[in-house]
Amino acid sequence: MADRPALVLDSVDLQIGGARILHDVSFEVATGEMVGVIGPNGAGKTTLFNIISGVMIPTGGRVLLQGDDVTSRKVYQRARVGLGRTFQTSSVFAGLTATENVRQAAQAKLGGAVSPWLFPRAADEAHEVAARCLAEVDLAHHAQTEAGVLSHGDKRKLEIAMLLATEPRVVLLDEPMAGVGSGDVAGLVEVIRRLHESGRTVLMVEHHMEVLLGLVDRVAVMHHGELLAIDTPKAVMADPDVQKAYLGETV
Ligand SMILES: Nc1ncnc2c1ncn2[C@@H]1O[C@H](COP(=O)(O)OP(=O)(O)OP(=O)(O)O)[C@@H](O)[C@H]1O
Repeated sequence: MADRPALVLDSVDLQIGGARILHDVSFEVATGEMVGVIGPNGAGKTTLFNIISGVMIPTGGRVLLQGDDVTSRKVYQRARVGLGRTFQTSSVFAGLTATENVRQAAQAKLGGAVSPWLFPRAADEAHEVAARCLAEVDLAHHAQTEAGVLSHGDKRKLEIAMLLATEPRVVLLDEPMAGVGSGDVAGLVEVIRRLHESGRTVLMVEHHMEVLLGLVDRVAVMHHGELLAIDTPKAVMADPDVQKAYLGETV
């Protein structure tokens, strides 16, 4: 169904011990939409990503992906429904080339380790996927470069290429600009913009406000574990509650 939301959070709660980490968080992300998640440190953004991706199970409420209730499903089960995620900290294998990194991800999608001797066609396919995904993030020229020597910006692009190899339809980007030098920002923004323009649904936590506000359709503002607002960048920036709770503290 074309009008089914890609992602639904329905009254999501998380309590750990006596602490209320998330409280009654509800919002929907439409198919093909790009939504940014902002909020001060400790607001609950990473926890929200952990709940959407299956790293944590909420103590209340539901998570729907492409219409399926995945609330208590495991990470790999959500990947099968089309969810992919990058992490705040780099997840590339430094000693492998860019191609080998993406091949690992592609092979995982194709069904585990692929021996080029036993399954030459699957190995070829993983290689083709790697080449296509590296091209999509403008890293074709670094195909044979060891990931460890890439700039932070290129490592982020490589992580996105690894994600693309798993063919996600809903993509979670956790602070993609973290640690990226100013010279690499524009290129990475372009890659993220293309992710969106290609029709994928994107949810992105990002502290770099200028980047985030220039990319997303809507912004969700988290504060003390609650959803304070979700609206267009312009409306959110003009919201007095948001300014008081978040922007006034940090900008
Ligand atoms: N496993 C846990 N046990 C106890 N408290 C936790 C746990 N995970 C997160 N918290 C707490 O939940 C709150 C939200 O944390 P979270 O990391 O989601 O915030 P955030 O908005 O992502 O912050 P930042 O911008 O600093 O990454 C914090 O107060 C944190 O200390």
